[in-house]
Amino acid sequence: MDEELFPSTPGKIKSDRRTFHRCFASTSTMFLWALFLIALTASYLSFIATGNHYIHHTSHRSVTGPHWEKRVLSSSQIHRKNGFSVLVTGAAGFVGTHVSLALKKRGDGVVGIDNFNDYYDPTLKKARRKMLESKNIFIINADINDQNILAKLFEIVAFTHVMHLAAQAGVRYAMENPKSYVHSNIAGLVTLLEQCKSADPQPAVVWASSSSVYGLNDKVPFSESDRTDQPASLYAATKKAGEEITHTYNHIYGLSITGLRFFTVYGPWGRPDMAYFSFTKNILQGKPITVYRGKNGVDLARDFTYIDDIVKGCVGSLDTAGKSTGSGGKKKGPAPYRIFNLGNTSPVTVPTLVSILEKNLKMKAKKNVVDMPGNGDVPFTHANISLAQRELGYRPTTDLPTGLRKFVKWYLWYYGYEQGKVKSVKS
Ligand SMILES: O=C(O)[C@H]1O[C@H](OP(=O)(O)OP(=O)(O)OC[C@H]2O[C@@H](n3ccc(=O)[nH]c3=O)[C@H](O)[C@@H]2O)[C@H](O)[C@@H](O)[C@@H]1O
Repeated sequence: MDEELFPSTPGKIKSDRRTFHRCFASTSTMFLWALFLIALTASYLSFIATGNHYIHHTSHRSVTGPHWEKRVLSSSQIHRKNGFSVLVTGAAGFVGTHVSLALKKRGDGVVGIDNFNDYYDPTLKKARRKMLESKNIFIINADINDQNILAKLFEIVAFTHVMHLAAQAGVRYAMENPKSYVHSNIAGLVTLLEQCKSADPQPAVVWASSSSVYGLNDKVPFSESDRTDQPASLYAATKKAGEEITHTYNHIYGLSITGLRFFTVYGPWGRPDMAYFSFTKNILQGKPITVYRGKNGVDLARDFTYIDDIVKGCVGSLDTAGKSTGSGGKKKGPAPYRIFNLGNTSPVTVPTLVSILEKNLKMKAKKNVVDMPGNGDVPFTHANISLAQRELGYRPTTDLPTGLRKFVKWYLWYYGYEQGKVKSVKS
């Protein structure tokens, strides 16, 4: 009989009276139905009692409700005259954490959103969240593709600014997982901009583009007006697409847009997937590191930029961002559209980076030097920062040896190293 109750193929449920009658004909089936109804009633009652409801995401769910709203409101509270209320996406990320702390410290309201994905160790993201929570910065565990949660946030808070730092980062990983770049850097960006354009008032948007948009250019230093139509990786292509997408939202809806082309940002609480971080880990563990070399044996070089300098550039961008002009999806006039390089203007080769780390760690690296594979890497980057200097007052002050010294100090503390040995790992 049970076989008759459940369809063998979808869409073939028998619902005639005979089936219905037979369904309740056995005591055991009736008992199961009773259990099911009790469970349904109980879950409905608990739903009513707590006032919470769940919003589903691709990989997790986040809870909203009165308590949640209270936390959002408290976190967004402004504590200075003419202060901002900023939604920081990717707040548990490297740059997101530092920018959130800086804004909160000066009295701005900050609400974070982050999907805590496992592109790199989520324990580090959770540790950053812990640090932010100790400063009353609430991070919502949600994906920026979740338009319900974004709408809810804007319903509760009239954000003056959005600092959009959530992204699928990493140049070489794009060959392994191309769709994650489309998901976060394209689809997620559009979902966020849709929300921003519909908001009333519309926030000003400052977001993270990348130095990788300069792709295969060989004219140095890279200036904002240089061509950006020959990306070397899918990552770069999605960031370039982001610049075009934000332009359309500026043009059609009057959103104030500032795109920041970050140049290989490093520092404490950084990203484990980046070379300076993974090199440090391997050197300490006595494992070999792979050092890529460019064509004709030329060393690769990056305009490594210290996190504190980047934070100043981000905050300067928020401070100088003109207002969005539209409201509720209607443009009322032209709004600013800006793009800035945020670099250090002082490229350093990868072998030099390694020797600075060796000095700080007091250990020698086991180097495997190999020719740069065709994996999306570019041979060098070098920022011209005069535009950011003029418009944002951006002046980087930390050179690579100073910045790496601070990073290594943090690394040893965070991972509990003592005299080259692992003591404990903080979570
Ligand atoms: O500036 C940027 O736009 C980009 O900077 C970094 O990308 P990348 O410069 O490639 O940074 P790393 O992954 O830390 O690599 C730095 C250098 O080390 C080299 N490298 C990396 C890894 C490795 O195992 N060996 C090695 O020699 C790379 O080829 C590169 O020249 C970030 O990872 C990107 O998310 C960011 O957008």
